[in-house]
Amino acid sequence: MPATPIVAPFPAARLRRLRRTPALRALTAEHRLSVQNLIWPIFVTEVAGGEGEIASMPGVERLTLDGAQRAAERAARLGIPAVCIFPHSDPDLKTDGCERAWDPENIGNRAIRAIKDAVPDLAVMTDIALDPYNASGHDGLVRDGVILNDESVEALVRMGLAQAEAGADILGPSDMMDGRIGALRGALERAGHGDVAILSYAAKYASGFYGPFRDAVGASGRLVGDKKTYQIDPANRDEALRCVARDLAEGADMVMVKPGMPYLDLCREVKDSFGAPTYAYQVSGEYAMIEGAVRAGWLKPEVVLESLLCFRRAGCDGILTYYAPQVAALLAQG
Ligand SMILES: NCC(=O)CCC(=O)O
Repeated sequence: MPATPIVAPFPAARLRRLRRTPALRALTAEHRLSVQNLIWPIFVTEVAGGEGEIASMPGVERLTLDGAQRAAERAARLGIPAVCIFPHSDPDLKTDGCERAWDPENIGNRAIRAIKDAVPDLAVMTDIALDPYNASGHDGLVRDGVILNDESVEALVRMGLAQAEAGADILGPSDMMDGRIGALRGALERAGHGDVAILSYAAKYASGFYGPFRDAVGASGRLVGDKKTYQIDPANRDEALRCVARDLAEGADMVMVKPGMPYLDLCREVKDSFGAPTYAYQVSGEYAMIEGAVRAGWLKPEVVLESLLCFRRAGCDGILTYYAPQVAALLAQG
């Protein structure tokens, strides 16, 4: 768009002319949402009886390994290019040392292998953070109430290597420790996983919108304190851009802004500033707000598509959204 758009004086310019019919509107639509823009986050449980609907995310289920395979097949049928796996791990096996985070047999790694066996061409993304396996519910290792950056990075790298070994295509470090992207990139190269991509949760805010997610992975009652010493203050913009610049410089292939809808200003800035593949996460609280209002009859279901199109307008190449399968089915109907 030129710095000063040229608009002829009225009536030569009537901007409504191009809004008159569906055909004219289709011809002049500036952005489109496609199934190829979607990444579907799924929850996989190893807890007996842990499967089923998540109360604060109506319509979203925790899946068994078999269920995850069926979800992957559904994603492939619908043309969704990637799923992102979130583990719901056995609470009795969570420890302060988080050793299960890099166990090849943890539920996350078993899910990667199960999905890759069922649908080899579907891209599998993972999440790298210690919280699913951490007794304290934090994303990093904790000693005396302090999150240990450098020790956490070592643990996170081990976790990421185990995921790459299990067959993940895209690793998503969401922990927000300093130095993790460079450490992970180097370790992947040395281990012969130079082709595994990193989608860095680069601009991850300390947000209240993650609440339902913590129910979904069984972390709600567990978290001691908050995550404000590692996630970004919602008041900050420059800091988020520095995080993105830093992660790209350390070798991130793709970057993410999270949450999504309240942070669309950052999506636009990240895309314009760095020109890198840019994603946003429409997180659990955003899903719960929209779905709750739709189910109550206060909003029409069309707002789902609108919300996702807005990410495209804000510069995102793709969106992680719990709505991925429903939206993919709607888009296929045309
Ligand atoms: N690493 C994943 C999250 O922290 C939360 C996502 C959500 O709230 O949907």
